[in-house]
Amino acid sequence: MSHPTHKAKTTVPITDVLSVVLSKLPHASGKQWMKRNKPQASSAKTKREAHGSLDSDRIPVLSSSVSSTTTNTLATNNSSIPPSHSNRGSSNDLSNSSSDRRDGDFYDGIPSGSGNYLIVHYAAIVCPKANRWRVRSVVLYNSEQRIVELWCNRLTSDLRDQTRPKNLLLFLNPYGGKKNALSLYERFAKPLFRLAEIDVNLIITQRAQQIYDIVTSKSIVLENYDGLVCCGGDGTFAELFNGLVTRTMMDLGIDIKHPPYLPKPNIPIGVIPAGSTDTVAYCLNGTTDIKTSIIHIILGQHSGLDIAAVYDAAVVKTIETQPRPQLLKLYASVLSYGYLGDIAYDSEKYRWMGPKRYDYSGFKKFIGNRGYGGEIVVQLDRHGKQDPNDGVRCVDKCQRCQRAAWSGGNGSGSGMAEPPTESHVVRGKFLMVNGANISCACLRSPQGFSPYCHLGDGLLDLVIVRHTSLFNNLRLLLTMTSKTKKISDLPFVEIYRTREFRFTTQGITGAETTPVINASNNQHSKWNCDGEVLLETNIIVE
Ligand SMILES: Nc1ncnc2c1ncn2[C@@H]1O[C@H](COP(=O)(O)OP(=O)(O)OP(=O)(O)O)[C@@H](O)[C@H]1O
Repeated sequence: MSHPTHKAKTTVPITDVLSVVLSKLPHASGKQWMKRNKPQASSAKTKREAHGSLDSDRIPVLSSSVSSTTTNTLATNNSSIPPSHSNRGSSNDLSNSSSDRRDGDFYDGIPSGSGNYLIVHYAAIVCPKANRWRVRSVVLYNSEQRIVELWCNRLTSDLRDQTRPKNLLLFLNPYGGKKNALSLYERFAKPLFRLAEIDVNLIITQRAQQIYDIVTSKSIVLENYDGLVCCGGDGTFAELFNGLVTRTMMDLGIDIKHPPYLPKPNIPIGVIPAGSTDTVAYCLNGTTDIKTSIIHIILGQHSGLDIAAVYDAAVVKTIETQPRPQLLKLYASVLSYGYLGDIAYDSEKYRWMGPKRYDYSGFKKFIGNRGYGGEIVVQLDRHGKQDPNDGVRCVDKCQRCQRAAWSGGNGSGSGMAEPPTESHVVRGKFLMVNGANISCACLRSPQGFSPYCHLGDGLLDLVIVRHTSLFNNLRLLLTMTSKTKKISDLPFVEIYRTREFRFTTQGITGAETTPVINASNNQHSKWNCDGEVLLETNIIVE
């Protein structure tokens, strides 16, 4: 590729190209653009809010990149569904949008549609250590307009061959995190979706559980979309996949209360982080950087993600006619009893504090924790092949997860049939019990609960922290926030890799019920399920 002003060689794989635009002027070159849009002091706050991503690479969106296609509308007559907004519109919408101009994300002064310049917008990893991606531009020039048009047609056709979303249904939670999801969306997601010519139907939620209700409403035609995306935190993402898996069960005629198995949805889902912790986004992308997530979504990059199912263990003993226990909830990151359950329950009262509520409740519950008794029955590989401390991290194109996906996600990670298991019983008093479906790394805890836990191998890591002394609890907290130390190194922490475990506050051995805690200790905690409180205590997780 040759540059009009200085000679440079840039190699861009077509898989990383976001859009190509013909132009009469070479204005999309990164440096010129940076000069044009020097960060304003007034916008510094918004930038900090955007997960620390500086905006030196603002994307100019040329008016030609806004096509005149009509927007998809929700095929629904459900009055509970709020009005959707579209990111598309006429070029007038674009040039007249004062807020867009104020943010500096659009530049509408470039004549385009023809010309001697071809502007190629592409995604590039700018900080491999932090896994941060940005949009860059390169400008190609030829004195013959016909040649430039040929380039444009060729690249446009190659882009069409890429498997990328064209229509997205996007749910935005304005309530989670710092309550700034809408401004983050307007500032970062909308211009990028426009640039990539993706139609977005945006639904801003008005209440909790609304995403679940919309997605499970038969009147919405999910086939109209290439993907479902949410802009929010882990709770918002949980609503989305709980709704989608339930909807898939409904479409297949599966009993959603007692499903014999969990079907895999056909439509991919994505998350744009705008919550308080954003663990799922961090584990998927290695960062909570909002632009990186949007770029991955635009480029149609996929990875498998295990979903764990929580069943009511109390019902299984009483209803013998039921083939399966009752399904309570699905989760993607962690189910946690004890300390983190207490925090989830307590911190809801202080949501007005924003993410700081976790520090406040965390301190209160740390001081007050007396441990919780219980019995855990965990199913382990009979041959002891699943080692949660094997040192194998889940990276991009992880082989372990890919093998599990090819073998139908049987969890063995080997493409073989499900290995035989045996029950292992753990009893005692615990500071917390965690079923980690992913490493649960986040900005606060760079190693997470279990750094070698995989996103899509069909297994979860059961992390058990025994109740010991206040000093040991402090050691745990320090280790959790360390960049290098793992909590599995602590002597009062046990980790088991499994497909299934059962937790009861009272041990169940066959038909007998054996109390494992004495009367003075019989207080219960709550389960924290992807950040939301689950009221049932005795559960089975698969
Ligand atoms: N409009 C709304 N009003 C009130 N609650 C809402 C609304 N939309 C969604 N919710 C609920 O808000 C809850 C919290 O949202 P979310 O999990 O995204 O943010 P968070 O808890 O701040 O972030 P994280 O889970 O990453 O820590 C979710 O359980 C969701 O059901």
